[in-house]
Formats: sequence, structure tokens, C-alpha cells
Amino acid sequence: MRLRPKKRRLQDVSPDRSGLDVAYWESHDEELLSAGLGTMARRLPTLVAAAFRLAWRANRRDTAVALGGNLLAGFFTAFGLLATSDVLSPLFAGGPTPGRVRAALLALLLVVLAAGLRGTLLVAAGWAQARLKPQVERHAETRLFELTTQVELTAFDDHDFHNAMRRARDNGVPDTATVVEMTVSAVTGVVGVVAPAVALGLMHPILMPLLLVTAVPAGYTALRTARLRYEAFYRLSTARRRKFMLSDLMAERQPAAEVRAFTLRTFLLEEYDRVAEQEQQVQLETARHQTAAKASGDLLTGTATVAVYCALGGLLVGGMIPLAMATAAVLAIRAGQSSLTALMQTVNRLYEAGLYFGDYLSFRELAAARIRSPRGTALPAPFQRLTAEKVSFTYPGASEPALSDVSVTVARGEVIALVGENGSGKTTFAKLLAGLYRPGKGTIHWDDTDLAELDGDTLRQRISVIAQDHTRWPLTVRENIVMGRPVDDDRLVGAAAAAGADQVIADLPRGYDALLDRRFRGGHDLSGGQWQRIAAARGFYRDAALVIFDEPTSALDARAEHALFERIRRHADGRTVILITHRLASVRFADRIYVLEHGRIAEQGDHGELMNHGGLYAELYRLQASAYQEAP
Ligand SMILES: Nc1ncnc2c1ncn2[C@@H]1O[C@H](COP(=O)(O)OP(=O)(O)OP(=O)(O)O)[C@@H](O)[C@H]1O
Repeated sequence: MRLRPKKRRLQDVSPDRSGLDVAYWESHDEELLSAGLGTMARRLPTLVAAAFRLAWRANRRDTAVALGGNLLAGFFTAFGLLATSDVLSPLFAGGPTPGRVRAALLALLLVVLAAGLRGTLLVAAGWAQARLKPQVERHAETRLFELTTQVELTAFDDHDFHNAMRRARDNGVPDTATVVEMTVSAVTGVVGVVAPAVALGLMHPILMPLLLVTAVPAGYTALRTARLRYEAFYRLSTARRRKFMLSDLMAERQPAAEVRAFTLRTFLLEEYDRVAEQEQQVQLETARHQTAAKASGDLLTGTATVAVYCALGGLLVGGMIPLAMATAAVLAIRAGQSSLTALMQTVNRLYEAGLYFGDYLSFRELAAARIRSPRGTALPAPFQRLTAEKVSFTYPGASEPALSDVSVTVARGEVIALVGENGSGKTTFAKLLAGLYRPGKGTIHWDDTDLAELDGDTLRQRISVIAQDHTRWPLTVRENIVMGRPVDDDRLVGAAAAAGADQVIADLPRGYDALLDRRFRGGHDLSGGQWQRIAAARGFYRDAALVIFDEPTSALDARAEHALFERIRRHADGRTVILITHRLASVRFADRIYVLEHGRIAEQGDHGELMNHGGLYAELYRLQASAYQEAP
């Protein structure tokens, strides 16, 4: 089915260079694509050096063998070519044939020996090169994930960060190994060209520059076509991310039910087609430019080759070189040109891989800049008092602050409730208290220590956050509760019971070992409420001084909800609790309730005080309570 791109109504659209409708969030930043051919050529040595440092770290021996083997093989190539001339000279000389063959034998033996050594070295280098590739890739990928799991949370709200990460992950990582591989091949290629060039130079000085002249148009074409391909890739990076996202929506399990329930098929296919059309236009344009560049490059290379053969013919006719040497020269030219073609293909791939690898390196810098510098890594003692003072926070790119001048004090062992209408800033504040975001203004103190001075990971060993949009980890039940902490079976069973997850687990055929992912054989899925119980069990498993429950009961049945709030009422076994909920009947027992409105604290006090105050809380509470009053 061919679907026409539809006119869009719901979002801003404008035509891009190819005349296609492009939503504002799909446009790319042309300025970032500023590195021209010259800049890139200057950058290439740095990139190659960086790739080799990476390869060296991945495996020293394989790196040394791959590089050294190719270099030595090149030496034997040159040697073999020169020895060929020594074989041909006696063969082309006068006298009886057996005598001429005998005279050529020693040189022939050397040619065979050089070819044998060259072959052996190339096999060893090739093996090392093949071994190096997966090691380099793994090293590069691990480094990438070390960074992505460390960057501050706000990075994930940043479009440029996402684009850079996607480019680094999808092309940068695999091309790191390609840069290494192609550099080694380029060394082989250069040696493969230089060896016959030197051999030709020794035969007659004019032959060497002529051979190298043929390299210029071929080299330029190789770089130009690689550049065109990269430009297309860069321009399409946002569109491609959108395409991947759409393909996930159409082919993944999780949205499959809603795609059908909302009869989204046609809409998604049309949207996919629109993005694919954009991609195709850019690809066709690129193919046209590449063909033109290649045709003109081939024409120039052909002309240069003819010139080389004419020069050789001239030398032979003019008696400046003997026939045997001219024959060896033809062999050297053929060898040089085939090495040259291979070298140009290698340079093409090296240049292109270098561009992607450059993206990988830039992303590493970008990500490293978004990692908070390590601070005090000592685990803070459980606090006596957690104090937020005049805290404000604005999400990156947002025009309005999500929080303004919020001051809250929580004493050890208290249960504090945050309530307020949707979007009033409750979750944002909880994330600030957990050190996941840093306040734009104001401070949060863990006793006397500013949270900004504490290492985030260390701090969060003391904090448990049960997020509203908790992740359904595709792991076993045990891993879903333990979440990377050391396994303590008693604690695990206790946490599951406290969250009401014990019965859910007992009903699973493999109990704690059941895999909670239907996409794998024997995997299970749970209902929304059952998942929420598992998430709550995570909160109880951690030995945390502060537990933040963000809407912990939104999917629970009445009995489970009551049981969980009872648990929290009993101060969650001595922990300090910050509870975010819209179920106001459940916050009556809280030591203090903060009512947020448009990112500010509108009211605070216990249930009785707030009801007497007769403000927003009282209004919301009465509204909810009225729904439960029996009709007369
Ligand atoms: N990642 C984000 N980037 C930009 N703005 C955000 C982001 N997350 C939330 N916001 C905005 O910040 C404000 C506060 O959001 P927050 O999630 O803290 O509200 P909430 O009180 O928890 O809402 P709810 O009751 O619906 O869970 C809202 O205006 C929201 O649109």
C-alpha cells in the first residue's frame, strides 16, 4: 500500500529544503554540520590517534600485530617487485635459455620467499585485525554506557543530547572499530602504493610522480562521496529517531493493544510514510551527487592512467629503459593501481567512519560535561532533619518554573504528604529531594550538608524512590525488588509481604525466579496493580532513611491500598516518608501536609488545621468525600 503524506494539523509544520513537510521538532541544526572536507582532513590524524588509543586499551597485542604485520608485509611487497625486475633482466637477455633461467633462479627464489613472508604476515595481521574489531566495539560501547548511566537526569530532556547519543550509539560505536580497521588497511594500502612507486622511481624517476598523480582525483572522489553520505546521515538523524520510535509503536508488544483499541494503524502508517519519504528524498539527492562526483573522478583517473602508460611507452621508444624493465614497470603500475583503488576505498571508509567516530568522541565530551564532578563519596548518616530552603527549579527549555521558592522541613521519622492538582510540582520536588535534579535556586540540606556536595549515587543509597511512572523492568521478580543490591532472602520476603506482593509472587510458577517479560520464553506479565505492589516492595527492600512514595496506590484495589497506607501510617517501619497522592483520605494521618499550587506552597499544616483553614485542601477533600457519601 502506498500512503500519501497527509497534511498535518496538530503541530507546526514547515517545508524543508526538499519541500517536504517537517515538524518543528524534526528540523536539524545545519550549523552543527560545519566541518568541511579540509577541517575533517586535518582532524583525521587526531581521530585515528584516538581510535588507536582505544584499540590499545582494548588489546595491546592484537593492535601491535595488526599494525606491525601490515607494515612489514608492505616492505616485502616492494622487495618482491624489485626482485621481479632482477628475474626478468636475465630472462630477457641474450644466450641459451637454460643459462638465462639459471641466472634468474636466485632472484626468483627471493621473489617466492618475499611472497611467502608477505602472505604469512598478512594472515597474522588479518587475524589480529578480526580479533580486534569486537574488542574495540565492546570497549567503546561500555565506555558509552558508563557515561549515559551517569549523566544528570536533565540531559534526557535535551533534544541535542538525544540526537548526539543516537548518532554515537548507532554509528559511532560500530565505526570506532572501523576507524582502527581502516587505518590498518590504509597503512597496508599506502605501503602497497608506495612500494611499487619506489620500485618505479628506481626504474626511472619520472614514473613515480606519474603513478601518484592518478591518486589525486581518486582520493578527492572518495572523500567527497563519504562526506555526502555523512551529511545525509546527519540531516536525517532526527527523522530516523522518529522512524525508529514509530516502528517500535507498530511492532512492539507494549503499545500493540492501544494501536488496535484506538484504530491507530492508518495514522501510524501515514506518519511513518511521511518520515520515510523525507528520508528517501535525502537519500536520492545524495545518490545523485555521489554519482556525479564519482563520474568526474573516474574520468580524471582514467586520463592520468593513460598519461602514465604514454610516458612509459615514450621511455621505451626513446631507449631510456630496457624492455625487461618496462615489463616490470607495467607489473608495478598494475600492482600500484590496484593498491591505489583499494587504498581509495579504504580512505573513503576511513574518512566516513572518522566522521561517525568524531560524533562518538564529541558525545563522550558532551556526556562527560553533564556528569557532576565527584564530591564527598562518604555515605551520609541518616538525617535528623531534611531542609529545603526557597527552592526553585525550571526544566531545561521550559518558560515557566516548575517550582518557586519552596521551603519544607522534614524531621526524621515523620510522614509528610505532598498534595495538589496535576502539574503543581509534587513529583519535581520529590526528585529534587532525592538529588535527581539540582535546584536552580535555593538549597536542600541533609542535616548540615548541602545535597549539592554529596555524590548522587552514594546519597541515593539512603533514599528510596517509588516513582509514579515506575519502570516495569524486564527482569526476574527477585531482581525487580532487589534492584542491584546484595540479595538478602529474609529482607526480600519481608519487603514483598509489606507491599502485598507476596501473594502475587506465590501465584507465579517460578516465584521469585519468574521473568517478568512476555517477549522471552516462559516470561510472565503482571496486572497494573500487581506491578505496583512489586514497585512498592522495592521501596521497602532498600535500607533507606527516606522513602518517597509517588502515587503508590493509583492501581491498587481498595484492600491493598488500605494495607499499604496502614504500613506507611506506621511510619514505614521507622523510615521518614514523603507521600505524594491524590487520595486525600489517606493523608489525614500525615504529620504535615504541604499543598502545592503552580509550583508554590499554597498551604501547610496537619489535616485538622488545613480543614479549618478552608482553602484548596479543604475544597479538594470535601469534593472527594462527597463522592463517598451515600445518597439519602
Ligand atoms: N521533564 C520535564 N520537562 C519539562 N517540564 C516538565 C517535565 N516534567 C514535568 N514538567 C512540568 O513541570 C510541572 C510540574 O510537573 P510535576 O510532574 O512535578 O507535577 P505533579 O504535581 O507531580 O503532577 P501530577 O499530579 O500530574 O503527577 C508541570 O507543568 C509539568 O508539565
